[in-house]
Amino acid sequence: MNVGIIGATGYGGNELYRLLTKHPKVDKCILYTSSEAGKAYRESYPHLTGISDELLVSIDSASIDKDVDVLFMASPPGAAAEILPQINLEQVKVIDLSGDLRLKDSALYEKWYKRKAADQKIVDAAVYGLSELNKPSIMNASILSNPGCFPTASILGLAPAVSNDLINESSIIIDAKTGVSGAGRKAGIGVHYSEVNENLKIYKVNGHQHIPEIEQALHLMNENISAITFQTHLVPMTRGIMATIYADAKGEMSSEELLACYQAFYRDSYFVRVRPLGEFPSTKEVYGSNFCDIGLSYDERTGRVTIVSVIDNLMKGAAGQAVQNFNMMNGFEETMGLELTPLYP
Ligand SMILES: NC(=O)C1=CN([C@@H]2O[C@H](COP(=O)(O)OP(=O)(O)OC[C@H]3O[C@@H](n4cnc5c(N)ncnc54)[C@H](OP(=O)(O)O)[C@@H]3O)[C@@H](O)[C@H]2O)C=CC1
Ligand SMILES: CC(=O)N[C@@H](CCC(=O)OP(=O)(O)O)C(=O)O
Repeated sequence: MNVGIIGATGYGGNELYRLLTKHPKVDKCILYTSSEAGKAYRESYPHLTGISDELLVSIDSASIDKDVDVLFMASPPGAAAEILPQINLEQVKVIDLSGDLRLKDSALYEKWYKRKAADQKIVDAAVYGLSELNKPSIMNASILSNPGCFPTASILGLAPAVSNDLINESSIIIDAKTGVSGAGRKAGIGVHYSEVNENLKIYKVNGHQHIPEIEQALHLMNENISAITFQTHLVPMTRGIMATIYADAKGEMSSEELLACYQAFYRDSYFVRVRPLGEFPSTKEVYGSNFCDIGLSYDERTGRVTIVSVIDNLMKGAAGQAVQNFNMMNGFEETMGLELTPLYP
């Protein structure tokens, strides 16, 4: 199978390259660029010396239609909206890692992303690819919208409690932290080493573009959910997301019952590891892997639950989940090419 990567020179694209060039079902990776055609990919990433001999090629819909079976788009918001109408979507399957196809309501996209939404027909056709929650639709998808990094950690952390009606819908608070690679390779001011090192910073307060995506997914599980509180913080580390989630329990509960609910919900999900009571995951424990690890506690004193969900933003939060979805869309083992032990320490 031949795959194409748009945005291969970015962090998400480079992580796709790492996974897809070792994937047993991938014969060829074609690396597309909007700005550096003809350049050796290795020049962008010297760690690929002796590994990569590919040249970057310009984005050309005729060559994509002819040469590519599955197109991964690791490009900024707006690119999928512009490029996809030129592709023969009957022939080429697409996995978009940007936010362009995630929100079904285009007015919401335009409000939160502050740009024009993609063609509604393409948005409607796109399947939201939270792998563990949407398996049957993903298996039949030909256009897949890969979830955002924060939504992946947050929704996986909340899904069992929300779908089993264990928490008060209006009490949900998601306090999230991310490593700097989440901002992409071309990010400049704001993620400069001297501003991030030895610093902890809240950003996009009450205005993060992932808020409507999380609300859309949770609302489908429980229609009483309409608005959540979600805040993001930048942490001086390269990879990793931790979403610490607080909510009021509905009625009687114990930590043991909460744990049993999560264990049952994720019983068949290889990539979600629910930790024993008293153990909370840290971001390093999933570094470089496709795992989402979850720790739980119910506080009898306050009547609140605390849920901690961690992922590697470039893996389960982007390229890893995209490959998991690629596997499901093509009838391969879900874990193929993703059985990576976290890099530790
Ligand atoms: N970093 C992360 O943790 C996550 C990122 N995402 C999403 O994935 C996408 C990629 O993110 P990331 O890799 O971090 O970003 P980067 O900034 O690292 O890379 C984006 C790449 O997109 C290419 N690009 C720029 N403009 C265009 C265009 N108009 N058309 C096509 N390609 C273009 C560039 O390559 P070139 O100039 O060679 O074309 C660039 O290298 C984004 O939409 C991001 O929001 C989602 C989840 C997590
Ligand atoms: C550290 C940092 O800046 N992270 C980015 C991650 C968002 C992202 O990846 O964008 P989409 O999922 O919307 O495409 C942010 O918080 O906006």
